[in-house]
Amino acid sequence: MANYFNTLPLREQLAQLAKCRFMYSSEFADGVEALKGKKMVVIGCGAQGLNQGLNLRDSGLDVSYALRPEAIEQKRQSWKNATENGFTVGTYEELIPTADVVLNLTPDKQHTSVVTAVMPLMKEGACLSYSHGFNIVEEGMKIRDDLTVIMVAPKCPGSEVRAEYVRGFGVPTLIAVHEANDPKGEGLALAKAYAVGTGGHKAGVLMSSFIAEVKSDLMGEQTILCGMLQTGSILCFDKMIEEGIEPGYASKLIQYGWENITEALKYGGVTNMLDRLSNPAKIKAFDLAEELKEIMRPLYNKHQDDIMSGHFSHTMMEDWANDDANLHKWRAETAETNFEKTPAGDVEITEQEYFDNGILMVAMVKAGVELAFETMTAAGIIAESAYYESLHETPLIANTIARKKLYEMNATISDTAEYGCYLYNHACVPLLADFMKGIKSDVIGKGLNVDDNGVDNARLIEVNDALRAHPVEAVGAVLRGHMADMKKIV
Ligand SMILES: NC(=O)C1=CN([C@@H]2O[C@H](COP(=O)(O)OP(=O)(O)OC[C@H]3O[C@@H](n4cnc5c(N)ncnc54)[C@H](OP(=O)(O)O)[C@@H]3O)[C@@H](O)[C@H]2O)C=CC1
Ligand SMILES: CC[C@](O)(C(C)=O)C(=O)O
Ligand SMILES: [Mg+2]
Ligand SMILES: [Mg+2]
Repeated sequence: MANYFNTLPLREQLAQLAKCRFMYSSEFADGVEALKGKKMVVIGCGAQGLNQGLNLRDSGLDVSYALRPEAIEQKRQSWKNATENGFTVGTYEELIPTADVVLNLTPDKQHTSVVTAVMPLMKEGACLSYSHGFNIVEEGMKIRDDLTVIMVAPKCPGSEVRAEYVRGFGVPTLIAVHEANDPKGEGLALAKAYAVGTGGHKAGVLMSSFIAEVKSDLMGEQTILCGMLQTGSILCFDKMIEEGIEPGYASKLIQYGWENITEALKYGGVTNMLDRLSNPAKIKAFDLAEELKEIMRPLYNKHQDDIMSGHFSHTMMEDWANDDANLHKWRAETAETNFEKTPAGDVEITEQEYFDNGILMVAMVKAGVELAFETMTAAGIIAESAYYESLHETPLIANTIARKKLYEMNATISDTAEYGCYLYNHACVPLLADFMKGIKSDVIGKGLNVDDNGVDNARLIEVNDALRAHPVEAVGAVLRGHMADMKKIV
């Protein structure tokens, strides 16, 4: 099997990368109809498998789980997830031949072996679905000609797929039909119904391609979504300790800080997040973010280049072949960081204080969101998709850190995202070493020590104009306009 993207001529690569259309709610008027009465069999019951299955069932669809024999015999977590939630569980042989739609929700590493095992069991003309296009795009998996192949990719962790659905909302979702596998021309109808079943249509659905999804998903998760939050947590915590801030306070400010400040981002973009600061603090955060952007831009470019060329997937697949040695080593190292080992103190921090004492965190989020957006769009990814993969999803990842720090984030995201997050972190921590030497507790831990909040009018106007003029703000305002059902979290 070869990297499918790399086999395409350049103009086809560009056309696939640019494939992305926002779908209007009227296009979902048929709801889940195309899947009503059809048997949906999910393989794997982990982060996406369990949570998508719960939503689909609550949307009136017929969902069951096919697990590998050892998971059933040993009553593993996947078996518990499915049975404790009242789902029917069976082996591939028992359930796959009855399935109209098979949802492959196993880790990307397993896709080739899982799909190879289930394909011969699938009935003629059935549908195979993915939530990430890695197997098709980066590994070049070939699927039986009679099968329809679709992708329904929630732009968010599985836990939030469920939490947002329960709140009456959903998460932005990319759907695609693999053009080589749409023999009955029903792929789009099935993907749309599936997106409705998970609640995705309430937040926004983009009709895209497997390629655009993969190249944007990998970029978002490695940089702003997970990598930047991991690096920011580690650096901000260590700096606060160096500056004499009480460890329990420092731990709490970061653990819950990302969630609090990015909630403002979710509602009103980068502009609103910075508007939550006093005028002097806003100008400080803006200047810090400009500096961070200059330092980190080459790193963002490198991640995008390595994703486009296939270098990233190649090196990760080498680690797969080596029993995930690097992934396991880096996971263990993360557990040993000071931030991870210091429990949040029993101290009151108001919502506003997270902004006032977390100016550097605000600057890191601004820099990361804008850089990820700029890098993705420069590489041919459409603005709407880049927005979901940078700005909109950051709060959804921040929610996982609030639950149980970096451990929870890395446990909830896919192994692919976790691997890329560590790669970014290893490069970004040393890159920011000199920058961090100049940082004091006025921007992380204590807040600005100013006698009055006066600022130069001309400078404030310049900063406000620059914030509002960034292209992520323009597309964000339009997309958020379609999110009427969005619910408040903090
Ligand atoms: N994590 C997320 O939030 C997101 C994930 N995705 C995509 O969704 C897909 C699933 O990822 P994710 O939910 O993180 O996966 P998880 O790691 O959470 O879950 C994996 C599930 O697959 C089962 N599994 C593992 N290995 C095998 C195997 N060899 N054969 C059969 N079953 C196996 C596991 O059960 P057991 O070991 O007990 O058999 C477990 O139930 C991936 O394509 C990912 O990129 C997309 C968006 C977000
Ligand atoms: C951000 C990581 C992700 O792409 C996701 C939750 O959307 C993943 O692969 O887990
Ligand atoms: Mg993703
Ligand atoms: Mg991903």
